Amino acid sequence: MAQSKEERILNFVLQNAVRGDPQSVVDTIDKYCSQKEWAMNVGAEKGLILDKILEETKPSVLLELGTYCGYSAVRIARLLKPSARLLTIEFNPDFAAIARQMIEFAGVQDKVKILEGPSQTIIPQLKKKHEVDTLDFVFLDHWKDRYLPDTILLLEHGLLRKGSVILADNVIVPGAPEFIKYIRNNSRFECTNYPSHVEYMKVKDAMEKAVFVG
Ligand SMILES: Nc1ncnc2c1ncn2[C@@H]1O[C@H](/C=C/CNC(=O)c2cc([N+](=O)[O-])cc(O)c2O)[C@@H](O)[C@H]1O
Ligand SMILES: [Mg+2]
Repeated sequence: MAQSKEERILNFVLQNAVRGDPQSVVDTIDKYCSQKEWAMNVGAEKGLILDKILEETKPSVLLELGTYCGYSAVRIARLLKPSARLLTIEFNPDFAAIARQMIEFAGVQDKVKILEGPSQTIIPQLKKKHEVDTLDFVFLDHWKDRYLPDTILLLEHGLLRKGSVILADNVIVPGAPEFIKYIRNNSRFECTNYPSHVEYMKVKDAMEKAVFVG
């Protein structure tokens, strides 16, 4: 059966990165996707913004929406303290299988748990089924028209606390206009925009950080 792009990315990592070294996995995916086949990983330039915000926040309980191949899960997990945990939600079973292998090869499987299914189903289960109290950090990188409804779900289910950080990728390309309009006009969030570029391209993009003030 013809290989998918995501399988080709995984195989390139398995053959070229260093097992147990998350930085080498991140660098190898970036090398493949900038030289061979573009893919929607957050990438190195926006990745450095993500890294900086993680180092400032020092989160213990994190949620990612849209695992895809696991690039940002590995990138995030490599910076987490040993007791910290990342839950990442992915509803495409093929992508979840790729990401699981990517995360295990990188050696961060003890910090990352992939929850397979739609975010709209899993978010309401986080407290009872996944023993979450509140989230310190949320990374939004799934379908862009889900950013706003899922943020509202997080609020409705009491998953944010004073100081919780939401970081959204792609607020210019592909864009998440309803999310941006809502979050910037909601006095319960303090927003900061981080101009950047679409991964592996010269096209302008940006990330938006929204801190919940409670
Ligand atoms: N409700 C849901 N629950 C669980 N998983 C879900 C979900 N909705 C989508 N997903 C998953 O999240 C990923 C989608 C990402 C969309 N990003 C994008 O479309 C995207 C596009 C560009 N671009 O076109 O330049 C650049 C980027 O950085 C991008 O993130 C896929 O792995 C998809 O299966
Ligand atoms: Mg993205």
